[in-house]
Amino acid sequence: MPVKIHINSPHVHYTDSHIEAEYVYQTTTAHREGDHITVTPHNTQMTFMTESHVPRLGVMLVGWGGNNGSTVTAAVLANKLQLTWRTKTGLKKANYYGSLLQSSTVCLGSGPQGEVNIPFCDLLPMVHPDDIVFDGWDISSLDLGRAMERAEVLDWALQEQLRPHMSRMKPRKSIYNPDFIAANQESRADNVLSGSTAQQMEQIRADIRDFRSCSGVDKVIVLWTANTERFCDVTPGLNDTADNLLAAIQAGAEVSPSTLFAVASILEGCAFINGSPQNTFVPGAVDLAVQRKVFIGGDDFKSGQTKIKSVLVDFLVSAGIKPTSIVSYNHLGNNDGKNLSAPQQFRSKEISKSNVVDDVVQSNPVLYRPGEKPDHCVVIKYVPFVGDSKRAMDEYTSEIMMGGTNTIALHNTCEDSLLASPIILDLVLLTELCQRVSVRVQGEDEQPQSFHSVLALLAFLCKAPLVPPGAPVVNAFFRQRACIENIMRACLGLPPQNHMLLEHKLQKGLLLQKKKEKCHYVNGTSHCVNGEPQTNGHIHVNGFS
Ligand SMILES: NC(=O)c1ccc[n+]([C@@H]2O[C@H](COP(=O)([O-])OP(=O)(O)OC[C@H]3O[C@@H](n4cnc5c(N)ncnc54)[C@H](O)[C@@H]3O)[C@@H](O)[C@H]2O)c1
Ligand SMILES: O=P([O-])([O-])O[C@@H]1[C@@H](O)[C@H](O)[C@@H](O)[C@H](O)[C@@H]1O
Repeated sequence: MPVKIHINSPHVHYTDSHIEAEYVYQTTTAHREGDHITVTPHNTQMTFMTESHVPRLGVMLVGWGGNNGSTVTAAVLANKLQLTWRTKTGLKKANYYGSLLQSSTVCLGSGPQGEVNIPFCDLLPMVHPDDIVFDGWDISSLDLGRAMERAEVLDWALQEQLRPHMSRMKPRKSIYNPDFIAANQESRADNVLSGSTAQQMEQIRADIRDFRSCSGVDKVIVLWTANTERFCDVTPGLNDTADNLLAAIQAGAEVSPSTLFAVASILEGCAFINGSPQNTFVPGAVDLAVQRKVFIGGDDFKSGQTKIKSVLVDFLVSAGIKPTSIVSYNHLGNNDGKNLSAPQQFRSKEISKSNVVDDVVQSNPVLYRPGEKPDHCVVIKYVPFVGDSKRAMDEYTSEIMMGGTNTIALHNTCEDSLLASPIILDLVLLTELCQRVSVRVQGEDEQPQSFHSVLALLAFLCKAPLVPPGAPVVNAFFRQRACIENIMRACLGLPPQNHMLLEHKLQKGLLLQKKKEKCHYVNGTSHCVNGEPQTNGHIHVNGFS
């Protein structure tokens, strides 16, 4: 049951349609000249406006019949139906563990009962995953019941309960180009579109419109969880601008299926998220998204070995310890592993798994000379027997004080799809929330603006975060998480979580609550007069000086 939050601030107002929060964005700029650094604090007055109405959300998965696609669909259904099932270790209950929004918390502050922590998803009005309507495409014609069985991820006792529902779900025919995924995938391709590239892309657009009208959803988000493609060349005149990319598609030039899906989604006004490592977002696709003011995000779900790496290397370097060698090996036996056994597809994944330490390493010139990096090796092997249960083994070797060496060895076994499925949900739910947020910046063009089309906020969920041109790439796990938390707090006019706890660190203590006005609400508008808030259900904002 969602909690009801009561927040005291005269700077947040409820209209019939929005939460409007006045916010002071405090940051600094720093300028170095030799050994001299000038730091300038900046305070920017903003107003965050968040639509309160939560839409009915449709999610169309490319690769719907795959391990991730079938598993995330099954997981949502199992939660919606509140299913339980017996296993050899006892009764299991559907849940959303592994989801930042559903299963992790944020601290709203401390009070007489100590810290008050709430689920991330209760901070702002958000779509509940149980209510997502799924559809999608696959080059394999298997219905979702059979696909769930083929994936070998979920317990049989659960699959038996889900099969009557899942078997009614059938992936739409998809765009298949054998030149972009491993040749070993050809045997699956019995559900493919024909016609020219342009005709196939138009069919995808028609599918999106068909789903939107038949399902009655208010909005659609498209997410790629199909196989990893090889990287494609970025060619001036072909895919470097929106116009050139659209022309190339009409001319039948070679455009990857994932880029065709991205273009189709953007042209239909639907956000597109890339859960795989290939460079789907060629400059022309980014250009088109910006022109059409449509969100795009990715790349490559950050679900397991790389997620741990983005924590561990951040911990080591932040503690002044110097990682000098990182070896990440894993083997797995699912179809993703089979596709990645081909060199070009592996290369896409190797790149996304290798760049995740760059920001942390570059942030510490005490440990690393300019351009210096740890040795970093990524190995992925396909071993059919283990199926979706990926075995990851990592070794982190670091220099410590006085010529010492520290070696950390990790072994991590997990069903890869049960790590990726909650990531898929967080990606689409955060994207949907961002579609309802606009910001008015005081002193500039006061027209409300949305986030940039390249939704960098999703970085926490991706191995190779896509960012707007010129923006820094942040991979460090807790910085990425704090970014999401603090932007959601800003939507409520709350300051960033700073962990200073000065109220407990000063000699004479710190009385936080000097004076409290009481306010009440009539039709969602705050009037700062005496009286308790007279409304229900939402996050309340009350007068406080
Ligand atoms: N933990 C994880 O599982 C994880 C983490 C990060 C990234 N990924 C990426 O997610 C993707 C899916 O992983 P998976 O384990 O579900 O793989 P999978 O092979 O089980 O599923 C991929 C599905 O995509 C289908 N497909 C391939 N080309 C297609 C096309 N052009 N159109 C429509 N469908 C197509 C395949 O038939 C298959 O059903 C992979 O690219 C993988 O690298 C997975
Ligand atoms: O998220 P992570 O565990 O670092 O990376 C994983 C790889 O280790 C795995 O081999 C691959 O099949 C998955 O798609 C995923 O990319």
